[in-house]
Amino acid sequence: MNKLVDGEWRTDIDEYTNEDGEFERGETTFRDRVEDDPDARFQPEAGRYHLYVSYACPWAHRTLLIRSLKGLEDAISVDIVDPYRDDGGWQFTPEKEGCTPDTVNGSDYLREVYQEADPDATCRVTVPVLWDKREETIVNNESEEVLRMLDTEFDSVAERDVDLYPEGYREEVDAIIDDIYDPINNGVYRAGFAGSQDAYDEAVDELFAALDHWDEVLADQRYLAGDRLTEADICMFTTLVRFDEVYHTHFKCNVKAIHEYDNLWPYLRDLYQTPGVAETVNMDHIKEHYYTTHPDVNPKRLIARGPDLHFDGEHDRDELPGSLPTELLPLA
Ligand SMILES: N[C@@H](CCC(=O)N[C@@H](CS)C(=O)NCC(=O)O)C(=O)O
Repeated sequence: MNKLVDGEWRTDIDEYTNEDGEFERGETTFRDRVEDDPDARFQPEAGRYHLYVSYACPWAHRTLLIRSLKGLEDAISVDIVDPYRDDGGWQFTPEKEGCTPDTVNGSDYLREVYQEADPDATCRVTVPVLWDKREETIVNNESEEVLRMLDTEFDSVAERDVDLYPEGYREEVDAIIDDIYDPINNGVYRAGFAGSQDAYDEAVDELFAALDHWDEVLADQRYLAGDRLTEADICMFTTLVRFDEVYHTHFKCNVKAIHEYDNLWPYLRDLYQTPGVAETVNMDHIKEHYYTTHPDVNPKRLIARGPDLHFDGEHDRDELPGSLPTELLPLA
């Protein structure tokens, strides 16, 4: 494992887990906010902000999704790191398919971007990163907060009038995002990186109890918060879309596959087929990243072949109460 310590890149940090073998995710460090307010330090403006992401990462994927759904592609630029992460951390390898150079700071490794923002930083170097080209600093690197900012603060520069945090649903959306984080979004990591049987068992039990619960909820409603597509669905989607190809095998989350669930599987296909979503999913990057980047989990770095999923297969979810924001409905 590696991280920045007082601005220096260290590769001798080896704990993923605590003394009980439980995976512990560190706190995120850059927590400023873009606000649609004339007095705010960071205001929404087209061309001012930049995202650094990995297609592989479910947290970064949230920010790519909201950028795509709201039509923020022209307003917020993006660079894509190499899915393979070695001791140098996330790297820019523009020669590789689907990857870009660092078009803003010209760096070879993402850690240089963090060092530019804070020469004394002590933190993990993670994606996503929301970068401010004007102040040349990181605004925020916590996906849930970047997702919220892009959703609620950038309407003045967004091409589509899409609101995934609608009035009347907000409490529910916040509660669901919170509810699914520990057992599902982070739960797959808790299972995969567990350092003891007990820690693994607990993570897997909680994960599948939560999946079973949401499968039931989705029998009668199209989306997690009811009849509206919301940020909660974005947060669920980025875990579900990786599940059968990666978490099921690589992280040993194999009690059941998503494609065996009566409602989660059609729900996943429904979300995948929402205009703007499929183009944010790069399964080659996803598979390469996980299977090759965690030698503790998969020492030979072989990439598992299956399963052959059809995210574009038919589903009947549009018969349930609820529909997409009108701006996202395919033209008849
Ligand atoms: N809480 C953060 C987590 C981000 C995160 O852990 N990203 C992973 C990729 S999936 C990462 O960059 N890991 C690199 C590391 O931990 O060194 C968020 O939601 O944005």
